[in-house]
This record gives sequence, structure tokens and C-alpha cells, in this order.
Amino acid sequence: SHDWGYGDDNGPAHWGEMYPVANGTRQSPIEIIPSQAQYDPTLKHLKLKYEPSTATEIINNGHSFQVGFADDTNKSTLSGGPVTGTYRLKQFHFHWGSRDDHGSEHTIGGIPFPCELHLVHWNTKYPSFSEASDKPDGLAVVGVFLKLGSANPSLQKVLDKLSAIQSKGKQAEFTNFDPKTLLPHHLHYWTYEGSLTTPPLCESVTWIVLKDAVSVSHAQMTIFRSLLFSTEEEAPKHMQDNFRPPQPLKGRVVRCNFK
Ligand SMILES: COc1cccc(N2C=Cc3cc(S(N)(=O)=O)sc3S2(=O)=O)c1
Ligand SMILES: [Zn+2]
Repeated sequence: SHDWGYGDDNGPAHWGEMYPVANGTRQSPIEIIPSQAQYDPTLKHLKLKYEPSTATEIINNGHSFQVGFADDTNKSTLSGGPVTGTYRLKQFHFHWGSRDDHGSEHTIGGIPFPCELHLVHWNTKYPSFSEASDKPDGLAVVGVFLKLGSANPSLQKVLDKLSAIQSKGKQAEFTNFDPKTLLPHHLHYWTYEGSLTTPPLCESVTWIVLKDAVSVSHAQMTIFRSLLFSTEEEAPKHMQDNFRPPQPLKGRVVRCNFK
């Protein structure tokens, strides 16, 4: 089948041909305009509880790389914040640019960051991740911006593994890692109802985008770009610019838990 990607003939502008929901009413990412966000005093603080031993493997899936987590228990969960109930951590992954002046999916006041981290959680009211993945309240994704600055030692633990998964389809063991070490100190956030930012683009995501960014160095950004979209057999294509541009808000309101 005509595989989706980020190229000229299979990139975001073409996704609607295979996935009509691409033109739906709650698509992601969006441009976040801080002055237009509504402070909601009823929003709870975000409760993230991650157990490092639940990290299992790191995979190059040909679109990004992701660190997967064992989700058969409530050892690594998200609760509170804008959601009701308990959501289990399934995986985290990133989106980044070919240069340091762009690469994130969400933007703030039209400004992009070089990289954006997504921590994907699913609602335990459903029996499994795949059951949850297409329900309106099925997923909660925490988005974290990475801004250029000093090298991030916690991120480096993940980047050190990328040489083992350079090509599409490669995976390696990856455990004893606490994703909390990738988060900023304060968990102030914007939240809105959206979608997966890649096919199948399901409108099943409660987005929780953190206001504070964490650091990444230029040298670390070049390690992201050393990954390949291509398999070992194909002509090498550097994995970069794997982001979808902001989508129409279509009347949605973005709320925040900070003034
Ligand atoms: C059966 O549904 C499934 C099964 C396996 C994987 C996925 N996914 C696909 C895309 C996708 C995009 C995400 S993002 N960038 O918005 O955080 S998260 C995510 S996923 O849920 O892991 C869906
Ligand atoms: Zn993502």
C-alpha cells in the first residue's frame, strides 16, 4: 500500500487521500496562542507516576523512534490534569527538523522548537491500547518542547542507543529509564481535544502540552538526524522534518492551568 511519510508525494498534504479524518474537526497539532488560551481554575495538577523498569525496547519505526513500555500494570500512569481516570504509558517518541530553527509539531505564537517529545498514554477504562486508540477519550499525550541550549544528560541516555537502530525496522533492548527525567520541573500545561499527528490521525487524543521546555544541544540534534527513514536495503534517507504542520482550530478552545 502507498505508505505515508513526510516526503513530497506521501507527506502531510497527501494524508487526507488515505485518511479522510485528516480534514476532521479536531486535528493536531495546532498553533498555541498563549493570549487566547483560557485559564481554567478547575483543572487539576498533572500526576505522572513512571516506573523505570517498565521501559522495554527502543524501535526505529520508519517515521520516528520510540521507547516502548510494558503496559500490563498501572506501574507507569498519568492521572489528574484534564483527564478523568487513569491512563497507562505506552511509548514516547519525538518529532524534529532538518535544522535547529524548526521541527516541533505544536508551535507557540507561531514559533516552532527544534524538537518535540510525545509521551503516549491510553485510558484504562478500555481493555487495551488498540481498543482505546480510536475512542474520543482514549488517549492522552503529553507534549514537551525541546529548546536549544546545554546538552541534556537524560536525553543523551536515549540518544546513545540510536546507533543500534539506525535503519527502519531495527529495535534494541532499552530498560531502566525514567521518562520523568525528560520533563521540566514545573508541569504547567495547555490542554485541548485533538488527534494523533500521524496516520491513522484518530481524533482520540486529549493533548497536554507543557509550557516549559527542556534543553537539547545542537550536537544532540545532529544525533536525531543520523537516524534513517529507510531500511538497511534501501538508499539511505536521513530521518528529519518528521513533523505535521499546525491544523485548523475549528472552534476549539485551548485551556491552561496557569495564569
Ligand atoms: C491501533 O492504533 C494504533 C496502533 C499502533 C500505533 C498507533 N499509533 C499511531 C500513530 C501515533 C501518533 C501519535 S502522536 N504523534 O500524536 O503522539 S501517538 C500514535 S500511536 O497511538 O502510537 C495506533
Ligand atoms: Zn508524536
